[in-house]
Amino acid sequence: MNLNLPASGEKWENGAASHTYVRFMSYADRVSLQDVLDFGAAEVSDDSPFGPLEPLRTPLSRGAWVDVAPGWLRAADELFEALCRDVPWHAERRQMYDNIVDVPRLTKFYAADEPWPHPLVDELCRAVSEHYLPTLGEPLVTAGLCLYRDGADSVAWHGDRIGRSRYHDTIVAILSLGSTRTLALRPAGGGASLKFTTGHGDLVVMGGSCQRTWEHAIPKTRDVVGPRISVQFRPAGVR
Ligand SMILES: O=C(O)CCC(=O)C(=O)O
Ligand SMILES: [Fe+2]
Repeated sequence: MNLNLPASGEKWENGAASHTYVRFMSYADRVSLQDVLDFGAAEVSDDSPFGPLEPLRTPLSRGAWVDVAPGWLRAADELFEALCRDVPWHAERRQMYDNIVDVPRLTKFYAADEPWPHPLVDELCRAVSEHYLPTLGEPLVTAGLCLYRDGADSVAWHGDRIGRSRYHDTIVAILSLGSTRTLALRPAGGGASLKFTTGHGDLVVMGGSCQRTWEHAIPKTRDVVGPRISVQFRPAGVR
């Protein structure tokens, strides 16, 4: 598979990307809370692109938890290839002390009211929403995508605390595609870190107070790793 991805130090050009995503309706046009409620586990058959969602929970301190469903997405190859190709990935720069530096990963955020890049992303969001609806009481409606081009790409310690997650429990579900990377978690304010493996097709869900009371990161690695895409599903007003 030739993905033609530049390494993290190279300039990223996406001008030639085919913008096939515009032909899909927006997630908000197609999904309502009722759709999520109607989307039963019975719809998962042997030839479904994803398996039944039966995550294993790791309780953390202070009301936080992490669920892991390894290999949940069966159609991971197909989705990884399509997202590498079709997403108009953005390289960002930000101020760091006196310098402007490259953000070491590429991103693209999809709001609920815009077309998403692949119909399977909509379907996966609906399935995860349905599973967590009894806990969360609202659907997951946005898709944040990140592309880590190689081991030099990363995201530093943080909580997803922009919006309601600053004060309230919430859920952030992360689907991983491509190379395996580590998702590290540590208590906010210090403490030993835990490491979760995020492999091709795995779903990792951070819940409860996790965004407020814990921090997470994708550390850089010296291992030779290829690209990884993460797709993060969040409720409205959480970033
Ligand atoms: O890529 C990941 O798995 C984590 C991304 C993340 O934490 C974020 O973008 O807020
Ligand atoms: Fe995050």
